[in-house]
Amino acid sequence: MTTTRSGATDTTADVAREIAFEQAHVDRVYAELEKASSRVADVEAEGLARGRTSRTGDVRDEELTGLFERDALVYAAAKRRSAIEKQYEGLVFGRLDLGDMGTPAAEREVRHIGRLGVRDDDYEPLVIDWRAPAASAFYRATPVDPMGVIRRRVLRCKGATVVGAEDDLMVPEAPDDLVVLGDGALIAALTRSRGRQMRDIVATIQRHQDEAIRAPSRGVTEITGGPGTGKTVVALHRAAYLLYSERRRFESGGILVVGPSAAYTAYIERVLPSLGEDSVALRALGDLVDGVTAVRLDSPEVAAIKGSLRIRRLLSRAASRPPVGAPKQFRVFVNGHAVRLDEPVLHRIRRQVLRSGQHNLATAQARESLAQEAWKSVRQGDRDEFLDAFDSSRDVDEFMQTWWRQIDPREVLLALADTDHTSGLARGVLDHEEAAAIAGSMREALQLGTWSVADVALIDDVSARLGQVQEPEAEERGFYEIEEFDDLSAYGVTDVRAGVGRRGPDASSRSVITPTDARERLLHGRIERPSSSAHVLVDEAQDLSPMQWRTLARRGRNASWTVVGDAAQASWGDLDEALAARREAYGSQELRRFHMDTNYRNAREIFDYARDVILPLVPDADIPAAVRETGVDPIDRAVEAPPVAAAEAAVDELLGEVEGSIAVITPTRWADRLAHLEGAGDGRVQVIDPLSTKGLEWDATVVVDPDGIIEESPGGVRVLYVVLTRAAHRMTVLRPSTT
Ligand SMILES: Nc1ncnc2c1ncn2[C@@H]1O[C@H](COP(=O)(O)OP(=O)(O)OP(=O)(O)O)[C@@H](O)[C@H]1O
Repeated sequence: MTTTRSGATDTTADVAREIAFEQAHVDRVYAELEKASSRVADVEAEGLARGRTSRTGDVRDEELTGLFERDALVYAAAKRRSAIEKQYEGLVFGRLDLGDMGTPAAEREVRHIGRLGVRDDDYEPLVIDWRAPAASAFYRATPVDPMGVIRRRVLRCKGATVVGAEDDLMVPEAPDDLVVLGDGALIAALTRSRGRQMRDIVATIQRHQDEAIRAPSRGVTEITGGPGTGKTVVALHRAAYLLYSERRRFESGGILVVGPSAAYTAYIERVLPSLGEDSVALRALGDLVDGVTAVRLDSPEVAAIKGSLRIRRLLSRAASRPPVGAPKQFRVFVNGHAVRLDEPVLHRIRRQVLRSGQHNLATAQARESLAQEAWKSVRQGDRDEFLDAFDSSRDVDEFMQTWWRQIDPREVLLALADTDHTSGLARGVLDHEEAAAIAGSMREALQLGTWSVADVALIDDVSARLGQVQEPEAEERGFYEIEEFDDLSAYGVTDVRAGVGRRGPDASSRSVITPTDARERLLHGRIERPSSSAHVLVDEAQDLSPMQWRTLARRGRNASWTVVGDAAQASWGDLDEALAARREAYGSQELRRFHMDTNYRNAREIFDYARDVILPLVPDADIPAAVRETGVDPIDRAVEAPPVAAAEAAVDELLGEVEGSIAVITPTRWADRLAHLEGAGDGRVQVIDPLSTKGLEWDATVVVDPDGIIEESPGGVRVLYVVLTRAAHRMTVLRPSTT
């Protein structure tokens, strides 16, 4: 950390005077912004007027060019307007006074730092964008290496009003005329209460964090560190930095941010917009494949089979089988000749065709090979005449429609619900119990009408094998289908693509059109070809299975990567296999690593408790230093089972002690009995399962039944460690006596 308080001189009068100075500058900035907003509104109006034409009918070429220009103008203006609106709050948050000890006050350079750059009429900077090189000293200066900074000031604003300031001095002693305020901005920020969503840290980014944020965009940047070390928030600021520094590349190529769960994406979804960036796709692991949404988790045993690369052999066999209902023989009359091809020949043709192409894209080759085999079986009359007749035969058309129809990858998975079929495919790959477990999980999907998160990687794998399902020509599509795909707006659906920030399968806009029948539900929507991104940012990377790494690899073939994780918090069992799959996803790109070693989340007392739980079992866990103390130890209570009254009492106590959010984290066995606590304290209390707490944090937590959490979690004590490191200020642990 980079704070020094020597020379602090903050009397009430000093504070008031300094704040008045800052307010005067902030007022100038907002006045300039008002002017900029009205200029932007004029540009928008002008752009729209340009598009208006007095005639109806055909548009001339030059008018078309005009329309493109108009669109570009209006788009750019609207973007700028929305950036100004979104960043209005706390727009200016920092100030640097530059010079050295001997520089007279009048000659010191003052730079204000903010969420976006603002210049006055003479093009002089009033505020420098935090991502610009001129702002980097704000984050990098330390007393050891002051980078020309005498004083760094963090401003606290409410709307356009300055309400406070905190200073750090970078020189041993402040020049006489320079006032130093407050106790340091970082601790002030960390002490504040937590809401339901993560906040940006743009005003208090620390030097080592800034180094990771501004690392070169190319190659792979891995950020590791223990719980609460700011990995997530640093990675998100890095995304904003990349968009600023190479906007063209990353806005057009896209940045994909992947997190463990829908709860996580909901938690972080405000950070990038608050930094002025909303062109980033946030996806939970269950949302990675367009057209599929999964939130359900398999049992740890089933998830382990589905996540391991062994399953690929089974999938490869399953995907090369004929579609369900395909005929086993081919019998037609062509040009007066009886053609008959039996099952082995049909199999051979299938194998040959699939050797060089994907099923869904190889219909023409399959038909061609069928024709050649048919001719070989006949060899009478004129070959070309035979092949022409074959080509136009309706019987052949009909045969092809069942023998080589388009296959949806999800059908291939659902066929695994048949235990015999799956055992046959799994020979030499999975043992009998494992094959039966996979079959059972597919039957569960068929009962519930929902996919599991682990299924998504399997769907993607089979989809890559089969190729994208080809749509029938438009004129061949049925009326109903056209209506369903083309005009969902009538049903209140505006974004048909699987969306950013979606919460789950029950989103109301979807339930209107989702067929109730479970199988139809599972097959609903179209699986799109994965679109590739210019940058892939993966959080909680330690939890990805090898199959999930492969899914990401398909979306990041030419991407640079930022990958964030902590092995001690892993819920995926085979870390070596996952690591190999991760390396394969990166390819041969240059790899740079950053390590975060300061815990900004947990009060030291809470983190000490968590450390004492993990270290005996995972001695090489990456243990950070917590920077903040509250003087209050966590409460560890033995309680009666079921722990309902104890949990209610703990929640009541905590509601009186913290101002912000509280989580009751419980294993499944108590979840129903504690569900009524959800929303208590005017919505401040949330009841949540252990795995869903990954990446999240609260002011206070009630951890119910730690032994139960270990027992039911795939990662055992590692998942308990995650749970014990979610509270910022207070934690109560309840141990039911009999379970
Ligand atoms: N420089 C900073 N200034 C203010 N707050 C910070 C700073 N760095 C981190 N924090 C805060 O610390 C908390 C933990 O950050 P974050 O969730 O990014 O950590 P993490 O390393 O991803 O944690 P975990 O691995 O446990 O999920 C957040 O509230 C974040 O806003």
